[in-house]
Amino acid sequence: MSDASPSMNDAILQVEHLSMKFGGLVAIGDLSFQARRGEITALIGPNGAGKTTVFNCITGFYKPSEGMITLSRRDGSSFLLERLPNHEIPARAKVARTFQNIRLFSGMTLLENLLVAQHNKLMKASGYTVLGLFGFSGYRTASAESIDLARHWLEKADLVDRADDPAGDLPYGAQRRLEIARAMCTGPELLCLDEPAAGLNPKESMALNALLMDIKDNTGTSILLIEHDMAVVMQISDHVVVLEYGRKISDGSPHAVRTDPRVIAAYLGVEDEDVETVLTEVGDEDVIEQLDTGPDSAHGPGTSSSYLAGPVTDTVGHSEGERVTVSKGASKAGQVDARSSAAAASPAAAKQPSAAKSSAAKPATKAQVKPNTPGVSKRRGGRK
Ligand SMILES: Nc1ncnc2c1ncn2[C@@H]1O[C@H](COP(=O)(O)OP(=O)(O)OP(=O)(O)O)[C@@H](O)[C@H]1O
Repeated sequence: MSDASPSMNDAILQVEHLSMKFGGLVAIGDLSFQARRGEITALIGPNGAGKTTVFNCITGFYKPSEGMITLSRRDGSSFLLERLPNHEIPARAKVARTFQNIRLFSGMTLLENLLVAQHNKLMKASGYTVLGLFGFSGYRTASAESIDLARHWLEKADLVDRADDPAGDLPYGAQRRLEIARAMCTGPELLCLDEPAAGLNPKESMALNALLMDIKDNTGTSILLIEHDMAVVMQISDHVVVLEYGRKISDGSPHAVRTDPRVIAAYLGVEDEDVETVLTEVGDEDVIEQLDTGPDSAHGPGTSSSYLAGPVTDTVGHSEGERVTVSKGASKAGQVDARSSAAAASPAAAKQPSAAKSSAAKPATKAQVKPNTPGVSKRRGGRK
């Protein structure tokens, strides 16, 4: 526990050297990043990059194999989340989350869903006895406060007109907002949202963005967001962390990340021979436009399954001789890094035809790189 009272823009969440292994599979490898208080931090990356695993470590569903996750609250207290029992993470560390698949009580009304979320507070007010049933005044006050809070968040989510309808009757986008309203009823300091825009139409996405910006601007709750919808990520995030195969490949402002060649290569899932083309085209509006419209079908968002995309035919080395099996083509970001290092080490070599450079820079298991072809016409969805 620390005593110093944190101010806005201090780190609310500090992830340090986090690793999560499932048998021989390294889902997260030595990951470090921060989420600042009062900001929206997005965690992005292709399917299987490890985003949900990071959430599961933060929210106590998984205990990490290695590393530290520190949550610093506004009152100055701080918690090592990997050591806290699961049920204490929402109550003591004030971390709430939503899931990729909606988890509402569909037969209950909207209001009831938001009251159930405040169950702990009501139980405490009843002294964990039947006093609540007999109109104990402390319980009555807590009950009235819970209803007020529920109404407040139904209004914020633009759902108050449907307070008495079963949650299952709501359109999909409204159910997503109800989940967020329910999480907010627990008074979180960190709200973790797993793909809140998945399956939403553009109008629903706009309503979601408005709700998240309202939370950020008016509650002081910090948001950690997993999202494949680049329009949402780029519009509302203050800070973006990009994962590929469990490793961080970029970390910075939305602008910095969207023009990072490693991100473009990894996220667009470009072909081997096009990695170099992407490198030369950073800042090209066509490339950025592709990033905005989302990853290619081989990399998501689609089903948001937690499985690797594509055939398992290649490997990437991790620390201490461990290996994670990944789809052929492996780390595109790694290829970009290797290419940049090779060019830095030997500027003359960098001027050679691309096939010669590629064979030095890329892992032996990669497909042979074809001679450099001007333009990007071979890239999937490339410039016309
Ligand atoms: N409980 C588990 N047991 C074994 N492997 C797992 C488990 N959970 C996740 N994985 C593996 O860890 C890797 C990362 O999965 P994760 O779901 O975190 O990725 P993701 O980036 O959230 O993907 P998506 O965008 O598809 O949701 C994948 O290879 C996945 O199959």
